[in-house]
Amino acid sequence: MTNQRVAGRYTLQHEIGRGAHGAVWAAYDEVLGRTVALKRLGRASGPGIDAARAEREARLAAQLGHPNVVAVYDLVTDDGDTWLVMEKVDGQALSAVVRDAPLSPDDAARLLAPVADALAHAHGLGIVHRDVKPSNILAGPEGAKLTDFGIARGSGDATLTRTGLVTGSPAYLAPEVAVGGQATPASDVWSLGATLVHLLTGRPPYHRDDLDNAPLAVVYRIAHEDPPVVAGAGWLAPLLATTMAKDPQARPTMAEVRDQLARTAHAAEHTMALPAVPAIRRTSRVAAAAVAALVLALLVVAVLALRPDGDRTPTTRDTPSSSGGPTGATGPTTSPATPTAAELEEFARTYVATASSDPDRGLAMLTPAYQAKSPDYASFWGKVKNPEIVDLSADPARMSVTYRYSYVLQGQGRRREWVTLFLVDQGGNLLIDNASAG
Ligand SMILES: Nc1ncnc2c1ncn2[C@@H]1O[C@H](COP(=O)(O)OP(=O)(O)OP(=O)(O)O)[C@@H](O)[C@H]1O
Repeated sequence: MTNQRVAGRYTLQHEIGRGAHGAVWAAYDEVLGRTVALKRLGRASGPGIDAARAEREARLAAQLGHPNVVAVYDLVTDDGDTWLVMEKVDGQALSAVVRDAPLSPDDAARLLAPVADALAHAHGLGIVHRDVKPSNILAGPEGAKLTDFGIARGSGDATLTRTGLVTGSPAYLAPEVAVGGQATPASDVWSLGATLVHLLTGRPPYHRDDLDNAPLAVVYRIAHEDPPVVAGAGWLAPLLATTMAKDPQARPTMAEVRDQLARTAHAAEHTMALPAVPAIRRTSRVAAAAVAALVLALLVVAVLALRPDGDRTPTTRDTPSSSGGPTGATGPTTSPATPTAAELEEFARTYVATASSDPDRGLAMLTPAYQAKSPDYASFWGKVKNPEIVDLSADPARMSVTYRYSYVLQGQGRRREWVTLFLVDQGGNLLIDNASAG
């Protein structure tokens, strides 16, 4: 098809990539004398797209005018086909960037912070993206750019159709959208969290090597399972937990996500990627607890960043005192009420992610007495890779949380195990006082 001229103006040069809707082409704009990207959306009057809707949405995307959104220049028809004309980004989609090696939390945060800014800007204008995923984020020389702003809502969309069939890749869909609900700014927040999971692990969330990964199976997992716990999330773990909260109301806004990503990325630059302390502080509401943990983590990062010696040793702020009594915990006085099941489950998820990514910090989530009884802690957790919690339930009356998880023990292959953690509340922090495994 090379050298074909579209709409009498855009000369197709070569295929750049291919998606569910067909190829995206590099083309030369003969009028303005510049290279552009052309995406064929389908027949203007056929079943592929709703032309009026494509036009309306292209107009919205064109209005965004954000440096981290792929600019839309034009929407043209040629011989019955509708083509989207856009800025050509010299770089790969993030799905290709992480194909060989996942990104570190610092790099992922640095890449996604401007994307979150673009989405916050769009949400401010009442525009929901609806298909945030790594293949729709292009990593160019000017940073990451978001594309496909609700334009190609045709057969390639990951949605539940009226017949109950799922089309496209549903891995990044928020649970409420996966089961047929409306996309909202909160569902974009989930999808950005799911994108973060992909960047940190190198594969889509809910993908399982040992299970069926057909779209309907993935939709089932999104709707019925807890979000994945990412072993290598480091200081991004609390942000992941809140962006992928099942309850859309419990998720942060996109502007808050942007601020957290930007601040953590900034702080990380100044502290040589100091991981945040995963202190689980209790307040009366689940969302508040998650946000409090994140704010505390950021405060600790900021405080340590200001210390002239950059000391990384945990202080009494983040480590239980050796006296075993209430610690010199920071922050507001917390509720003495029993934690909710959701809080206990959240604790277990954060604990597994933390212990496997940073055993020293995992150990700090044990009471001093239990730490003393766990001499092999660091050597065990140092060998645990890719833990995945598959079952999780809490018993607030017993202050216990039980989970079944599978993990790879270095040199010994994948294992599955049931674990029950028995927790105590020390000065508003939940700590593990005992555990049983089987
Ligand atoms: N504006 C652009 N500049 C440069 N490359 C682009 C541009 N838009 C798309 N591409 C490339 O073309 C590939 C295909 O893009 P396309 O949007 O058609 O599909 P997709 O996002 O991978 O999947 P889907 O069709 O499900 O949205 C992308 O992965 C990317 O590499």
